[in-house]
Amino acid sequence: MKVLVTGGAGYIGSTTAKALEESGHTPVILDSLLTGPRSFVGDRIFYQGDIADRALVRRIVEEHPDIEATIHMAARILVPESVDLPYEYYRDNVAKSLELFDELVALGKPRLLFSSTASLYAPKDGFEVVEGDPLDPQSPYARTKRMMEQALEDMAAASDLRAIILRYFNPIGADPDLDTGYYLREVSHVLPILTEAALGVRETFTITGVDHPTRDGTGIRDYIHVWDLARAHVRAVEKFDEVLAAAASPSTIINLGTGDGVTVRELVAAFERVFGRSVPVTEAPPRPGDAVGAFANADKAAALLGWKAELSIDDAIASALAWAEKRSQVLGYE
Ligand SMILES: NC(=O)c1ccc[n+]([C@@H]2O[C@H](COP(=O)([O-])OP(=O)(O)OC[C@H]3O[C@@H](n4cnc5c(N)ncnc54)[C@H](O)[C@@H]3O)[C@@H](O)[C@H]2O)c1
Ligand SMILES: O=c1ccn([C@@H]2O[C@H](COP(=O)(O)OP(=O)(O)O[C@H]3O[C@H](CO)[C@@H](O)[C@H](O)[C@H]3O)[C@@H](O)[C@H]2O)c(=O)[nH]1
Repeated sequence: MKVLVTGGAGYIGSTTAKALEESGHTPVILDSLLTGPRSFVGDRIFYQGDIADRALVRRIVEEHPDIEATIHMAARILVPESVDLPYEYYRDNVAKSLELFDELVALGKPRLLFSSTASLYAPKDGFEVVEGDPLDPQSPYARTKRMMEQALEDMAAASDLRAIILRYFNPIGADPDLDTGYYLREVSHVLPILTEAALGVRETFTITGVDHPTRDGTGIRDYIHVWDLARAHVRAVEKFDEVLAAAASPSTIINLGTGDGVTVRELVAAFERVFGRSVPVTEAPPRPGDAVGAFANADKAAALLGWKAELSIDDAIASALAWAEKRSQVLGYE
C-alpha cells in the first residue's frame, strides 16, 4: 500500500515510515521541515511543503493516485511553547489540519489516522485509562489535539471521511537501525534529559515532583518504544476498514501504550540497570502544569488492531543510549 505520512521527517513519522517499508508498503512523505531534519527523510518519496497547501496536496494525489490512507502526524508539539505561541499552535495544528482533511476528502482519499496524545486524560485513581474516560487537556497544545479529535468525529459523521484517532502514551527509544531518533537540541522529555545526566552533559537529573499520589510520589507514565508505536500504525493502516467496522462507527479512538505504569524513580532505576552505573539525582517541585500521569488500558488496541507492545522499557533505554552515541553523526551537530 502507498501511505501519505505528514510529519514524516519527524521523530515518530520517520520511524513509522521505516516500519511501513519493512511491511512492504510505500510511504509518501509530506513535511515542511519546520522542525524535522531533512536527513530523516532519507531517499523516500518526499514533498517539502505545508499540510495546508491544497495545490501541493492535489499534486501529491495526482502523482500518487494509489495512496490508500493518510497518517497525519505533522504538528507543533512543545507544550511550554504552546503557552507562549497559542496562535501558531491553533493555526498549524487545527486550522491547517482542517484544510488538509477537507482537501483529502475532496480528492477521494478519506482514510485518516491522527496522532493524538494521552496527555488529554483527566487525573484518575489507579492511573489506568480507557478511551471513554473523562478528559481535561491542560495546555493549548493538548487542546489543539482534543479539538482535532472532535472535528474528525463530526466530519466523519457527516461526510465520507473515516478516522482512526491514536492516543500515544510516551514514546521513547530510536529506530532499531539508528537511522532516526530523538533529535531536539534543547531536550525537553525525561529520557533524553536522564541520558544527558548519565553522559555528563548536565550535572544531575532532577526529579520534578515527588509528592504525587503515586506509589513513590513521582509522576507515572506509560513509556512505549517508538518502534512498537510505529508498528501499531502499520496495523491500523492495513486493517483500517476492518477496525472501523468492528468499532461500528466512522471514527474511533485507540490508546497506544504498553499497559504498564512506570514512575520517574522506576525509570531512573531501569536506566541505571541498563547503563550499568548510577546517575546523580536531585529532587524539585513539579514543572508548571505537570500531570500526575496515566498509563494505557491497551485492550482496545489488542482487540481492534491485533497489536500489543513487544519491546521492554530496558530495550527502549538501550536504544536511546545507542542513539545518543550516534545522533551527532546523523544530524551533523553535537
Ligand atoms: N513525541 C511525543 O511525545 C508525542 C506524544 C503524543 C503525541 N505526539 C504527536 O505525534 C506526532 C509526531 O510527533 P513527533 O514527536 O514525531 O514530532 P516532530 O516534531 O518530530 O514531528 C513533527 C513533524 O511535522 C512537521 N510539521 C510541522 N508542522 C507542519 C506543517 N504545517 N506542514 C508540514 N509539516 C509540518 C515538522 O517539520 C516535523 O518533521 C505529532 O502530531 C505529535 O503531536 C507526540
Ligand atoms: O527533568 C525531568 C523531566 C521530566 N520529569 C518527569 O518525567 C515524567 C515525564 O515527563 P515528560 O517526558 O516531559 O513527558 P510528559 O510530561 O508526559 O509530556 C510529554 O509527553 C506527552 C505524551 O503523553 C506529550 O503529549 C507532551 O507533549 C510531552 O511534553 C513527568 O513525571 C515529569 O515530571 C522529571 O522528573 N525530570
